Amino acid sequence: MTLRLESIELSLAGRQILPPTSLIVPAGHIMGLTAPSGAGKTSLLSIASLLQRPDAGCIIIDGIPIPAELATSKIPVAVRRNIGMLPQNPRNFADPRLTLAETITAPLAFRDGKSRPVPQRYQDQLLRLTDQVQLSKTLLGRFPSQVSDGQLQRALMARALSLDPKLILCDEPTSALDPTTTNAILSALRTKAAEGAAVLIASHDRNSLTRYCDAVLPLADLHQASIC
Ligand SMILES: Nc1ncnc2c1ncn2[C@@H]1O[C@H](COP(=O)(O)OP(=O)(O)OP(=O)(O)O)[C@@H](O)[C@H]1O
Repeated sequence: MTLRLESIELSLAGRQILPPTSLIVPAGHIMGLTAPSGAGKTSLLSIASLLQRPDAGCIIIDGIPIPAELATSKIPVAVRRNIGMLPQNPRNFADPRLTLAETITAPLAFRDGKSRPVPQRYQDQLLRLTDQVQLSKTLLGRFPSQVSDGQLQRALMARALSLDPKLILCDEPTSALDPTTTNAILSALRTKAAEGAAVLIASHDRNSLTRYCDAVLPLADLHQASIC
């Protein structure tokens, strides 16, 4: 699944955040995105994950164009389900009322038409996902307030991978992790790319990006870049 952003633009509160910006992440590749703090990495990932609408430009996912003006309700569910997003601030994103097991398996339950998470139905997937992100199974019954930032970050990574997405977007995925766990997470993403996913990682950790990514792209180089 290839991701293309074509001349996307974004302003917030009257200030231009992203001038026309273009990017391609081919299927089977893992790309790193770097920029100084406040330059717009999170904004770009939010747009690529269809959580935020750009002011202009086009997002093309697996050949399906999603122009800026397209109503959210018109975006095919199949496209949304193929996107896995790890947000920058796990504490803001995680539902404090759900255990880690419920958090990780919630997308599976909703896909299957359940109105609330039922982790007991997804034991095999839960074990596979926790292995992928090196999260101890003893933590699965705990709530977000009862685990560390790094443990919660890994639980949300497992959630992002739960539907086996073909486009994976990660915002600072290793910011709360030690070097060993960082390597495990980035290796898992590398494996996903090898299986055909397009992976985009925004991070300040340029060394890790250089080690694990096919290319590391400074955000400033993507402004005005033409990929057509
Ligand atoms: N809701 C908002 N209203 C106005 N400005 C905003 C809003 N959200 C973000 N911004 C501004 O948009 C710019 C880009 O923010 P963004 O979070 O995308 O940057 P970033 O590169 O991810 O930063 P960091 O590396 O610090 O996480 C920042 O200057 C920020 O102050």
